[in-house]
Amino acid sequence: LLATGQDYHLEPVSGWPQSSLQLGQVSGLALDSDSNLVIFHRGDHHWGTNSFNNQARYQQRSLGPIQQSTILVVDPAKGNILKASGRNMFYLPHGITTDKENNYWVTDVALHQVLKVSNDGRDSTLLALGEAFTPGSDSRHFCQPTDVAVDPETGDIFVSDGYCNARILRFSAGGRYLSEWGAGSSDRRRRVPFQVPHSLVFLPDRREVCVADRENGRIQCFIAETGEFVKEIKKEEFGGEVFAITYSPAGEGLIFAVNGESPYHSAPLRGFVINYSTKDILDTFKPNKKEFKMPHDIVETRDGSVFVGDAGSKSVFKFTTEKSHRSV
Ligand SMILES: O=C(N[C@@H](O)C(=O)O)c1ccccc1
Repeated sequence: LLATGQDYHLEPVSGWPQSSLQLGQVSGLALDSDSNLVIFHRGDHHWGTNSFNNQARYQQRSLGPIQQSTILVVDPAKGNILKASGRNMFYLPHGITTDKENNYWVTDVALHQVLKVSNDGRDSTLLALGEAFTPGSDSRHFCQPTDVAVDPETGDIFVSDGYCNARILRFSAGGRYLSEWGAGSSDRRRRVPFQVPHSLVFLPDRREVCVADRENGRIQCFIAETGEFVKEIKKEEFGGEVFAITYSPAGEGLIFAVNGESPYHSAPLRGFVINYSTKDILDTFKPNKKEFKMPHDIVETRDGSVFVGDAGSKSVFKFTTEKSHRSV
């Protein structure tokens, strides 16, 4: 019998980018419709222990918005900057994604907002959800929202909200509130709420939304239409924290994830390639010269390259695949 278990092997690419991108804390990565890499970073702003008071209100408004270009479009092959925008708009960038028209959808944890921004370099805010600098948990306020995912068919957007909320919200492309849901569980009695829904991804072939439930060290997936719980992926190898995920429909579906430092488990920081259907870990990866410090977002390009943005080392790491087919 020829069972080809598709082995995955990601190798770090040294010498990428070819020249320094002068990045601040890298919080988000996305791909645009030309499969260029989009980097969302914090310039000279930092999220530190005194950035917020205990009502989750941002304490450094006096700094003004970041003056550097916070949104960089970069050539995935060499890493040179193709476009730079997002100046004087953001305070603490977090998540970023693009829609079919190549608009940027971003979250800013200091603004507690989700913003749709034009990609024409004019940085027009096409839509703003949430009230600037005002945390809350109704349908018009977020609390440190972390990420956005877009359903390419309907244009619906999904928001992971957030550090100080524990929910996913669904809006129409025009920003009308549609629904929200919390963590799921296969055992209804023991529903453990999300603890920092930190990253989310839309699965176009399955029409599901998967969430990195960071402090619970698990990934949960839901039917996008209804919020109905589908499955959970939780691995000892994560070591207690999952920071970010992305998805490829290739094969039976692949989830790419990065883990985080957990005070309770000492697990090495690395990336994971997981078979969505079987939940098997197919591969793990990490840089070879520098170490991950706080891997914060992850994307995969059409040619199979994987990029990891690191908020701790203020850098982006590139990995490439050598797919090998093993016959048994
Ligand atoms: O998680 C944190 N930050 C990262 O996720 C990030 O920088 O987005 C953080 C939490 C509390 C205080 C300071 C930083």
